[in-house]
Amino acid sequence: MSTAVRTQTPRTPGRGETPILSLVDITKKFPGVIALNKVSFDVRAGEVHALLGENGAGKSTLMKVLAGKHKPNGGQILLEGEEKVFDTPKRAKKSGIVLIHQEQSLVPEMSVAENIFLGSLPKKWGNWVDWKTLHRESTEILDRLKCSFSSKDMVSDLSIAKKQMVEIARALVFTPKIVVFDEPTASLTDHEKPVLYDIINTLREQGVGIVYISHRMDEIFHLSQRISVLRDGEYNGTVNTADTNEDEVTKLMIGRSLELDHASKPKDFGENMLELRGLSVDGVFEDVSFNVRKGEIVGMYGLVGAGRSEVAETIFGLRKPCSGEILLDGHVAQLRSSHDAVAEGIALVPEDRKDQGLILGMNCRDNMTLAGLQSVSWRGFMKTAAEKRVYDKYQQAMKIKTPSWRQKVGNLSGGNQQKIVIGKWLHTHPKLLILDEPTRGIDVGSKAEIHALIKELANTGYAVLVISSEMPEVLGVSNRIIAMYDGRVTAEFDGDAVSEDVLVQAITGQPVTGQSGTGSTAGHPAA
Ligand SMILES: Nc1ncnc2c1ncn2[C@@H]1O[C@H](COP(=O)(O)OP(=O)(O)OP(=O)(O)O)[C@@H](O)[C@H]1O
Repeated sequence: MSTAVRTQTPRTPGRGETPILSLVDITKKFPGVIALNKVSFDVRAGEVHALLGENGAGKSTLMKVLAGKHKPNGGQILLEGEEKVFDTPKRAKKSGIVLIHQEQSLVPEMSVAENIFLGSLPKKWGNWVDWKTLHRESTEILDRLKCSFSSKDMVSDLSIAKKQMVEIARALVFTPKIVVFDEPTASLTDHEKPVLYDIINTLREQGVGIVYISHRMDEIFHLSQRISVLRDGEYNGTVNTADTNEDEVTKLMIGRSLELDHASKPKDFGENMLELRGLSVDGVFEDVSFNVRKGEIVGMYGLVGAGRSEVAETIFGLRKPCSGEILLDGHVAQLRSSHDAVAEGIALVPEDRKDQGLILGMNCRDNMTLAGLQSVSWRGFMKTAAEKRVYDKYQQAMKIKTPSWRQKVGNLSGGNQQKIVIGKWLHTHPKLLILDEPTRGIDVGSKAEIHALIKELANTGYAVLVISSEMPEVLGVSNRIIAMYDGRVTAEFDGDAVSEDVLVQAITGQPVTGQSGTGSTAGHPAA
């Protein structure tokens, strides 16, 4: 354990507050990995306790031990001072421990109420669903969360943010004492987050203990009362949020301060690598025009549903445009499939790494070389030494944390999975690199490294298109920013001269005001 600033031991709560939950000396081993080494951690009733650590530090594993999903190799769980053994998730839930994942597991074809009570629908007259009770109890829970939608709405009609509320409502069926949020804002935009924050504060006021896992410092400082840090599977201290700052917490996490270098954005641009002229896909986006030059980073910013990922998928040959043109390196490209796109030198690091980016049951090395098999095979035979060299290169460059290349990618932490996807596409040596939410779920240290990597790639001539819902990320890396709203490009900005307010106007369909030198309107590539 390092010498942390203002740390407290988690077993001595201050001001006489007894913890509602104490995890004591929890140890969890996986083959080749000690994921948790005697970790102790406590939560008080009515507090938001942030749990921080680099990718692979053990946060999710600790919470899975708490929620009965992993059996620990040692240690104790005390709930309201009483020792508990949670050998199944159901038992943990019944005791009031609920884990809310970032991946949603709702049934879209069912109503909100049916989803909330899925698996425990109230029954009457034997096996008949008691619809009246179902809707009454669901409405009570939705009211508790101050939700604006009805228990009768279909889940498929709800926005992502509202779906997340249904996930939370589901948790409340069991009258929780502890709610664990694991990266809850990962799929929410800056606009949708306040709704979640309100819910968390409501739960807190009701005396629920909240464990909040996130890599986003701004929300940790906004929401939490205390912060505990894990480092390499070990407890590394707890601080009162009001008494600390981002720099101190980062040092606790990674052992050093972070120097974010916005100055090293690329400056020298070549010819157009990508040019979209009036590109449309029926009912999805319309008349989208912009360009990305060689050596340039262009950011695409907008709310979820604005059409950004769909534009990227069309450039990558996954959607057929109904009108418009895609020009690559000066020629009109016919992209009928992702195969055509890869052959043209396009790489897409997708938003959904688990479904679109990786084969979870396959090992790290084989995932890494998947998109560039020609360079590591000969007449249909794999050159294993070449494969290993490729893997080693990107594993070292991105500091991917795994016990060996043989580890199944499905067993890596979220952030390390994302690094494998990025490495996989870098290995194809693309001319145009499209990154959709490149640092979602990535810790602050690795995030800075990925931002530096993006700039470095552009500085060596790559054209880079970065889609992101995080304003600091878009502003931090982009030379130019394309704003999208409701399937259209609404404005284009100089990445170093635009203000946050103006960007928000552009992505919410308001007239863009008060910004000198703001970019063009839709349909006119500025550069
Ligand atoms: N089922 C498993 N089998 C083998 N190793 C695992 C398994 N689950 C987790 N690990 C390993 O345990 C370590 C801790 O992983 P964990 O997912 O808890 O990290 P994390 O702090 O939640 O990271 P992230 O911020 O990236 O989500 C990692 O080295 C990971 O590869």
